[in-house]
Amino acid sequence: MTTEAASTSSVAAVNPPVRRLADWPAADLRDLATEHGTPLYVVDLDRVRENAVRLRQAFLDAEISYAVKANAIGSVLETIADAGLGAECASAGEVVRALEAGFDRVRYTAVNPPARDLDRVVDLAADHEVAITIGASDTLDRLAERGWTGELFVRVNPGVGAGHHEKVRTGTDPKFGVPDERAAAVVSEAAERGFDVRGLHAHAGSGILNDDDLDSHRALVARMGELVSEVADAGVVLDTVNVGGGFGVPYRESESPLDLDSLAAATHEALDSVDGSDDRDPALGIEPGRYLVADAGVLVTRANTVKSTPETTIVGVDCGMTDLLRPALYDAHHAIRLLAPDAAERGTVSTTVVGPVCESADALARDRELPAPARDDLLAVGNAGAYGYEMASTYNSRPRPAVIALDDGESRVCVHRETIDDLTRLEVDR
Ligand SMILES: Cc1ncc(COP(=O)(O)O)c(C=O)c1O
Ligand SMILES: N[C@@H](CCCC[NH3+])C(=O)O
Repeated sequence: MTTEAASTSSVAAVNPPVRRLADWPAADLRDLATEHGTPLYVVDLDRVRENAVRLRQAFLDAEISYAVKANAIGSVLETIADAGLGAECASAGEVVRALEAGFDRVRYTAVNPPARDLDRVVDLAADHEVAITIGASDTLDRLAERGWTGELFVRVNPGVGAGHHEKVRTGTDPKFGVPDERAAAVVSEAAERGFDVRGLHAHAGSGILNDDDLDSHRALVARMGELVSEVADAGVVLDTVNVGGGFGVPYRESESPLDLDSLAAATHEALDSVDGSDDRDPALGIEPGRYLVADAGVLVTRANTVKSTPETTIVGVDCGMTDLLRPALYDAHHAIRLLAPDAAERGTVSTTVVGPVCESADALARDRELPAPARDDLLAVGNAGAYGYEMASTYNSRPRPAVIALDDGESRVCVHRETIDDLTRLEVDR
């Protein structure tokens, strides 16, 4: 083995491209559940760091912004800010949280931005490095009315979608971005009105993993390259093309992790294939969310009800769609593991894992082969670090779970468990 091969393989061993649910130490999760109760989110900040390093190594010269919407917990944001990444934010709230966590470069992607959000972001942009991405020329007017003509990106609707579910394929949804054929005109208009136009932006969707989605990603990047040339023909030189996020992670055992190096090479190739001249050679920007945090998180839950039916064994657990919405909203698959010490000795049964919420959609998994569960068993749900706690709600007056951070071998509470009193805190006394 050459020295280079040896060092590459040792990096892979230290920082594997995927962390499966089976790789989490069951005894540690059981201890945390005993100490802090369930349902319980656990987020491993060391794994977040590994994901950031792997991404940075593959996209060496790209501007990488973490999509805060995937997980906006302060400890997670601080970890990613410390890793040197920027932040991509979808609201004023995310911008505030990102700046508080120490990000020194923030991109605000304004999707039909409420006036309150624009006011707050424009205010913050006076003292911080905040660029604003617009998806409609109305937003230009509204920024100009607020006296802001700073760093601007124009989001294009590329007409190319990708992702794990139709509800996350934003690239073909006209809600997002300026129509492709209007993009060059909007860029020119913004430049004429004195905005500091920095680049173009597009996002195909979330959960890019299979070959079709990778093809769509390449098509989107190539289209962005063409647009850079069209804009340059109109006299506006752009310094960055942000091709969005969406890098997927394997949720099923059968799925393989993304080959980041090939993805980076294909992205650069698609961007460079259009025109290599210097004024048309913008830097690459990416804004992944899920990739950084998904496999850094698990959700631990306890079974309270086990009921045999002719079709399946129903296992009622103490977390539901209020804690992890993805299965109900997207029919998303999340690995589930029985954490009982004797799990390997139990025979398997077809199991449907359901929560306490009064909705039929409240199932974490249907007809899944699992070691026969018993009341009081603990179960772990995998890849819960992205769009898990972040999409949690208090529907059915269910307080949100606590979150434990694992950091350099230590564990600490990073979000307290919500209480029933918290749920009525904002109500006015009658
Ligand atoms: C504009 C934009 N950027 C980045 C992301 C992050 O996506 P992901 O978490 O799939 O990387 C999203 C979500 O789909 C998005 O809408
Ligand atoms: N919330 C989605 C992804 C983000 C969509 C944002 N555009 C999911 O859980 O898969």
